[in-house]
Amino acid sequence: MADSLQTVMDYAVAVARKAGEVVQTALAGDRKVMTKSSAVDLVTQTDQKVEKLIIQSVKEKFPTHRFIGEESVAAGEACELTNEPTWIIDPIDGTTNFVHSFPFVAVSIGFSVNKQVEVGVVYSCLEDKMFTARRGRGAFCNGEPLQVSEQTDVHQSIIATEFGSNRDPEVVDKIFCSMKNVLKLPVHGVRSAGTAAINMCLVASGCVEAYYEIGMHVWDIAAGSLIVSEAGGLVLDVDGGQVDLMSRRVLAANNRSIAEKIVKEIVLFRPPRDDALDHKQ
Ligand SMILES: O=P([O-])([O-])O[C@@H]1[C@H](O)[C@H](O)[C@@H](O)[C@H](O)[C@H]1O
Ligand SMILES: [Mg+2]
Ligand SMILES: [Mg+2]
Repeated sequence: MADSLQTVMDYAVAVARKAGEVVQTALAGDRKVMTKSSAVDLVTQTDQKVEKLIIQSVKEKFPTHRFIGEESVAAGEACELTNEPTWIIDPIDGTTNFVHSFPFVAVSIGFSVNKQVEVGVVYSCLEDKMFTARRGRGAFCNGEPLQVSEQTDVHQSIIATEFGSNRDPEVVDKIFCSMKNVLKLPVHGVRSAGTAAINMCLVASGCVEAYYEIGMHVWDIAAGSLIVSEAGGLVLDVDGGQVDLMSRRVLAANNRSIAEKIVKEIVLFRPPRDDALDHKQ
């Protein structure tokens, strides 16, 4: 598999770039907005078109590989991570940004074998930044090596998190409570890029010390998780334990010292797992 992983990586980069071009072109036109799990969980025809393009291209080259794609799952496909080679795809991470032309939009492609992410590609289309990682071979942005921040003092940190798309009042209260706790540590700032994948790349780039979220999905974080760990960071569950990509909980941090401080401030809850959820709503 070693050499074929490089073939997978090269192909994922080429496909992500092609997908990014479609996203950029679509930004110039009208976007028809539809909703999924809630009134603020948005999807457009471009999300669906880009996902089809990625899956069709990959199938031509790797006919036996499996897929977990955000929009295919929304259309009723199973969201099951097996030991088989699997492409985990978010065609547009930051759909709300895309709809509003808020300039952080990514194509995220992870590739897993034996349930472990081996290749991660996040293409931040509008910044034209191609983030890549292969397990054991480092993380890069446009070919330049990435390294997480060396900061160990949480009070000198910026923490990224997201509001997500669940507007259940109890969930919103928990999300705000965690944010308030983090802000009051105090930290230098709390930020939301509006895309989980780019938040993770910001950790890998050393711009923010940590990113956490409860409620995102496996396709939001599969590629980014490898990019963070290959840049020298840690990817954990929000309780500080081992991350489970299907559990919809993640904490990506530059080091353990920062991670431990953030863990203490997060109000924990468990959304339905990706592999237990009926995504077709
Ligand atoms: O729907 P989408 O734009 O692909 O992905 C969403 C973005 O990553 C957002 O930042 C995060 O807060 C949500 O949890 C994700 O679902
Ligand atoms: Mg996403
Ligand atoms: Mg998406």
